[in-house]
Amino acid sequence: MRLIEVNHPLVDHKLTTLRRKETPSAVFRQLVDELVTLLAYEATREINVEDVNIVTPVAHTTGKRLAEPRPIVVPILRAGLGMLDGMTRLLPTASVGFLGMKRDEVTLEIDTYANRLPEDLSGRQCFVVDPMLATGHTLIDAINFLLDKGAKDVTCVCILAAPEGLKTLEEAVGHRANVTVVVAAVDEKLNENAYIVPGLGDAGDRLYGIVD
Ligand SMILES: O=P(O)(O)OC[C@H]1O[C@H](OP(=O)(O)OP(=O)(O)O)[C@H](O)[C@@H]1O
Ligand SMILES: O=c1cc[nH]c(=O)[nH]1
Ligand SMILES: [Mg+2]
Repeated sequence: MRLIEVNHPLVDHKLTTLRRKETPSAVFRQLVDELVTLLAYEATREINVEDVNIVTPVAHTTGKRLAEPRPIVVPILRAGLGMLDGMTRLLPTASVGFLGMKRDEVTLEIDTYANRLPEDLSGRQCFVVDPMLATGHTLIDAINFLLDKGAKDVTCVCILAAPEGLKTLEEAVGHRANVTVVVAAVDEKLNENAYIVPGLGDAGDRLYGIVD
Protein backbone atom coordinates (compact mmCIF):
# COMPACT_ATOMS: atom_id res chain seq x y z
CA MET A 1 0.00 0.00 0.00
CA ARG A 2 1.25 3.41 -0.91
CA LEU A 3 0.62 6.39 1.39
CA ILE A 4 0.86 9.92 0.02
CA GLU A 5 0.59 12.73 2.56
CA VAL A 6 0.16 15.91 0.55
CA ASN A 7 2.49 18.62 1.81
CA HIS A 8 1.38 22.03 0.65
CA PRO A 9 0.90 25.29 2.57
CA LEU A 10 -2.57 25.80 1.06
CA VAL A 11 -3.62 22.35 2.27
CA ASP A 12 -2.35 23.16 5.78
CA HIS A 13 -4.11 26.54 5.78
CA LYS A 14 -7.49 25.15 4.68
CA LEU A 15 -7.21 22.16 7.00
CA THR A 16 -6.68 24.41 10.01
CA THR A 17 -9.94 26.28 9.35
CA LEU A 18 -11.70 22.98 8.67
CA ARG A 19 -10.65 21.63 12.07
CA ARG A 20 -11.90 24.65 14.07
CA LYS A 21 -15.08 23.76 15.89
CA GLU A 22 -16.63 27.18 15.22
CA THR A 23 -16.35 26.79 11.41
CA PRO A 24 -19.95 26.71 10.10
CA SER A 25 -21.25 24.00 7.75
CA ALA A 26 -21.32 26.25 4.68
CA VAL A 27 -17.63 27.11 5.10
CA PHE A 28 -16.80 23.50 6.00
CA ARG A 29 -18.40 22.26 2.75
CA GLN A 30 -16.52 24.89 0.72
CA LEU A 31 -13.19 23.94 2.31
CA VAL A 32 -13.72 20.21 1.74
CA ASP A 33 -14.44 20.98 -1.89
CA GLU A 34 -11.26 23.07 -2.23
CA LEU A 35 -9.13 20.51 -0.39
CA VAL A 36 -10.27 17.63 -2.56
CA THR A 37 -9.17 19.50 -5.66
CA LEU A 38 -5.66 19.79 -4.23
CA LEU A 39 -5.63 16.13 -3.16
CA ALA A 40 -7.05 14.93 -6.47
CA TYR A 41 -4.11 16.47 -8.30
CA GLU A 42 -1.79 14.04 -6.45
CA ALA A 43 -4.27 11.16 -6.47
CA THR A 44 -4.56 11.15 -10.26
CA ARG A 45 -0.83 11.23 -10.95
CA GLU A 46 -0.88 7.63 -12.22
CA ILE A 47 -4.18 7.74 -14.06
CA ASN A 48 -4.10 5.80 -17.35
CA VAL A 49 -3.50 7.91 -20.44
CA GLU A 50 -2.91 7.09 -24.09
CA ASP A 51 -1.41 8.91 -27.04
CA VAL A 52 -3.68 10.87 -29.37
CA ASN A 53 -2.78 12.59 -32.62
CA ILE A 54 -4.11 16.13 -32.89
CA VAL A 55 -3.71 19.18 -35.10
CA THR A 56 -2.98 22.56 -33.54
CA PRO A 57 -3.41 25.76 -35.60
CA VAL A 58 0.31 25.38 -36.38
CA ALA A 59 1.22 21.69 -36.71
CA HIS A 60 0.39 18.04 -36.17
CA THR A 61 1.45 16.72 -32.79
CA THR A 62 0.84 13.88 -30.36
CA GLY A 63 -0.84 14.58 -27.05
CA LYS A 64 -2.34 12.51 -24.24
CA ARG A 65 -5.90 11.73 -23.28
CA LEU A 66 -7.48 9.64 -20.54
CA ALA A 67 -7.58 6.02 -21.64
CA GLU A 68 -10.56 3.65 -21.63
CA PRO A 69 -12.00 2.14 -19.52
CA ARG A 70 -12.99 5.34 -17.79
CA PRO A 71 -12.04 5.75 -14.13
CA ILE A 72 -14.78 5.49 -11.55
CA VAL A 73 -15.21 7.78 -8.54
CA VAL A 74 -16.87 6.17 -5.51
CA PRO A 75 -18.01 8.47 -2.70
CA ILE A 76 -18.81 6.71 0.57
CA LEU A 77 -22.09 8.16 1.83
CA ARG A 78 -22.69 10.34 3.67
CA ALA A 79 -19.49 12.27 4.27
CA GLY A 80 -17.81 11.24 1.01
CA LEU A 81 -20.53 13.04 -0.94
CA GLY A 82 -18.91 16.31 0.14
CA MET A 83 -15.86 15.33 -1.93
CA LEU A 84 -17.63 14.21 -5.08
CA ASP A 85 -17.98 17.50 -6.95
CA GLY A 86 -14.30 18.33 -6.42
CA MET A 87 -13.28 14.98 -7.94
CA THR A 88 -15.62 15.11 -10.92
CA ARG A 89 -14.58 18.69 -11.68
CA LEU A 90 -11.09 17.34 -12.29
CA LEU A 91 -12.31 14.09 -13.90
CA PRO A 92 -15.46 15.11 -15.79
CA THR A 93 -15.55 11.92 -17.86
CA ALA A 94 -15.32 9.58 -14.86
CA SER A 95 -18.24 7.36 -13.94
CA VAL A 96 -19.63 7.64 -10.42
CA GLY A 97 -20.73 4.72 -8.24
CA PHE A 98 -22.09 4.97 -4.71
CA LEU A 99 -21.47 3.05 -1.51
CA GLY A 100 -23.48 3.89 1.60
CA MET A 101 -21.60 2.78 4.71
CA LYS A 102 -22.12 3.63 8.34
CA ARG A 103 -20.01 2.55 11.26
CA ASP A 104 -21.78 1.58 14.46
CA GLU A 105 -20.47 4.08 16.99
CA VAL A 106 -20.35 1.40 19.74
CA THR A 107 -19.22 -1.82 18.03
CA LEU A 108 -17.37 0.05 15.22
CA GLU A 109 -18.73 -2.53 12.78
CA ILE A 110 -19.65 -1.37 9.30
CA ASP A 111 -23.15 -1.54 7.85
CA THR A 112 -23.22 -1.23 4.04
CA TYR A 113 -26.72 0.13 3.47
CA ALA A 114 -26.41 1.20 -0.16
CA ASN A 115 -24.54 -0.13 -3.17
CA ARG A 116 -25.02 1.39 -6.59
CA LEU A 117 -22.00 0.33 -8.65
CA PRO A 118 -21.46 -1.42 -11.98
CA GLU A 119 -21.35 -5.24 -11.51
CA ASP A 120 -18.09 -5.54 -13.40
CA LEU A 121 -15.19 -3.21 -12.65
CA SER A 122 -12.61 -5.17 -14.66
CA GLY A 123 -9.63 -3.01 -15.51
CA ARG A 124 -11.17 0.11 -13.95
CA GLN A 125 -9.19 2.56 -11.84
CA CYS A 126 -11.26 3.43 -8.77
CA PHE A 127 -11.06 6.60 -6.70
CA VAL A 128 -12.78 6.18 -3.33
CA VAL A 129 -13.54 9.46 -1.59
CA ASP A 130 -14.21 9.65 2.14
CA PRO A 131 -12.86 12.43 4.36
CA MET A 132 -12.05 10.24 7.39
CA LEU A 133 -9.92 7.11 7.78
CA ALA A 134 -10.26 6.33 11.50
CA THR A 135 -10.14 2.61 12.42
CA GLY A 136 -9.85 1.82 8.70
CA HIS A 137 -12.77 -0.66 8.75
CA THR A 138 -14.92 1.34 6.32
CA LEU A 139 -12.17 1.57 3.72
CA ILE A 140 -11.18 -2.09 4.14
CA ASP A 141 -14.72 -3.14 3.26
CA ALA A 142 -14.93 -0.63 0.39
CA ILE A 143 -11.57 -1.63 -1.12
CA ASN A 144 -12.28 -5.38 -0.85
CA PHE A 145 -15.66 -4.82 -2.47
CA LEU A 146 -14.14 -2.96 -5.44
CA LEU A 147 -11.22 -5.37 -5.91
CA ASP A 148 -13.62 -8.34 -5.77
CA LYS A 149 -15.52 -6.75 -8.67
CA GLY A 150 -12.31 -6.69 -10.70
CA ALA A 151 -11.02 -3.16 -10.11
CA LYS A 152 -7.48 -2.70 -11.44
CA ASP A 153 -6.42 -0.41 -8.62
CA VAL A 154 -7.98 1.63 -5.83
CA THR A 155 -6.89 5.08 -4.72
CA CYS A 156 -8.53 6.37 -1.54
CA VAL A 157 -8.68 10.15 -1.20
CA CYS A 158 -9.11 11.18 2.44
CA ILE A 159 -8.68 14.39 4.36
CA LEU A 160 -7.53 12.92 7.69
CA ALA A 161 -6.18 9.51 8.67
CA ALA A 162 -5.26 7.98 12.02
CA PRO A 163 -1.99 5.99 12.25
CA GLU A 164 -3.90 3.04 13.78
CA GLY A 165 -6.30 2.92 10.84
CA LEU A 166 -3.50 3.11 8.28
CA LYS A 167 -1.75 0.17 9.95
CA THR A 168 -4.96 -1.89 10.03
CA LEU A 169 -5.64 -1.05 6.39
CA GLU A 170 -2.13 -2.00 5.32
CA GLU A 171 -2.40 -5.34 7.13
CA ALA A 172 -5.83 -6.06 5.63
CA VAL A 173 -5.45 -5.05 1.99
CA GLY A 174 -1.83 -4.04 1.47
CA HIS A 175 -1.02 -7.39 -0.12
CA ARG A 176 -4.05 -7.49 -2.44
CA ALA A 177 -3.31 -5.15 -5.29
CA ASN A 178 -2.49 -1.60 -6.09
CA VAL A 179 -3.89 0.35 -3.16
CA THR A 180 -2.95 3.98 -2.59
CA VAL A 181 -4.11 6.33 0.16
CA VAL A 182 -3.81 10.07 -0.39
CA VAL A 183 -4.36 12.24 2.69
CA ALA A 184 -4.03 15.88 3.67
CA ALA A 185 -2.68 14.86 7.10
CA VAL A 186 -1.98 11.86 9.29
CA ASP A 187 -3.13 12.85 12.76
CA GLU A 188 -1.87 11.80 16.18
CA LYS A 189 -4.17 8.96 17.25
CA LEU A 190 -7.69 7.67 17.84
CA ASN A 191 -9.46 8.48 21.10
CA GLU A 192 -11.48 6.01 23.20
CA ASN A 193 -14.50 6.51 20.91
CA ALA A 194 -12.40 5.88 17.78
CA TYR A 195 -12.50 9.55 16.76
CA ILE A 196 -9.42 11.03 15.15
CA VAL A 197 -7.34 13.31 17.45
CA PRO A 198 -7.04 16.27 16.98
CA GLY A 199 -9.28 15.56 13.97
CA LEU A 200 -12.28 17.64 13.03
CA GLY A 201 -15.15 15.79 14.70
CA ASP A 202 -17.84 13.91 12.79
CA ALA A 203 -17.29 14.86 9.16
CA GLY A 204 -20.84 13.91 8.09
CA ASP A 205 -22.45 15.95 10.86
CA ARG A 206 -20.26 18.94 10.14
CA LEU A 207 -20.88 18.81 6.39
CA TYR A 208 -24.63 18.55 6.79
CA GLY A 209 -25.19 20.74 9.81
CA ILE A 210 -26.27 18.09 12.31
CA VAL A 211 -25.72 19.23 15.89
CA ASP A 212 -26.37 16.75 18.71
O1 LIG B 1 -12.31 4.31 9.58
P1 LIG B 1 -13.61 4.06 10.27
O2 LIG B 1 -13.45 3.84 11.76
O3 LIG B 1 -14.43 3.00 9.62
O4 LIG B 1 -14.44 5.42 10.23
C1 LIG B 1 -14.49 6.25 9.12
C2 LIG B 1 -15.90 6.38 8.64
O5 LIG B 1 -16.69 7.11 9.59
C3 LIG B 1 -17.34 8.20 8.93
O6 LIG B 1 -18.57 7.83 8.42
P2 LIG B 1 -19.81 7.50 9.34
O7 LIG B 1 -19.84 6.05 9.67
O8 LIG B 1 -19.84 8.45 10.51
O9 LIG B 1 -21.05 7.78 8.38
P3 LIG B 1 -21.57 9.19 7.82
O10 LIG B 1 -20.69 9.53 6.65
O11 LIG B 1 -22.97 8.91 7.44
O12 LIG B 1 -21.46 10.20 8.92
C4 LIG B 1 -16.36 8.55 7.84
O13 LIG B 1 -16.93 9.34 6.84
C5 LIG B 1 -15.91 7.21 7.36
O14 LIG B 1 -16.76 6.62 6.40
O1 LIG C 1 -12.97 11.35 13.77
C1 LIG C 1 -13.81 10.74 13.08
C2 LIG C 1 -13.83 9.34 13.00
C3 LIG C 1 -14.75 8.74 12.20
N1 LIG C 1 -15.63 9.50 11.52
C4 LIG C 1 -15.63 10.85 11.60
O2 LIG C 1 -16.45 11.53 10.95
N2 LIG C 1 -14.71 11.44 12.37
MG1 LIG D 1 -20.43 10.28 10.55
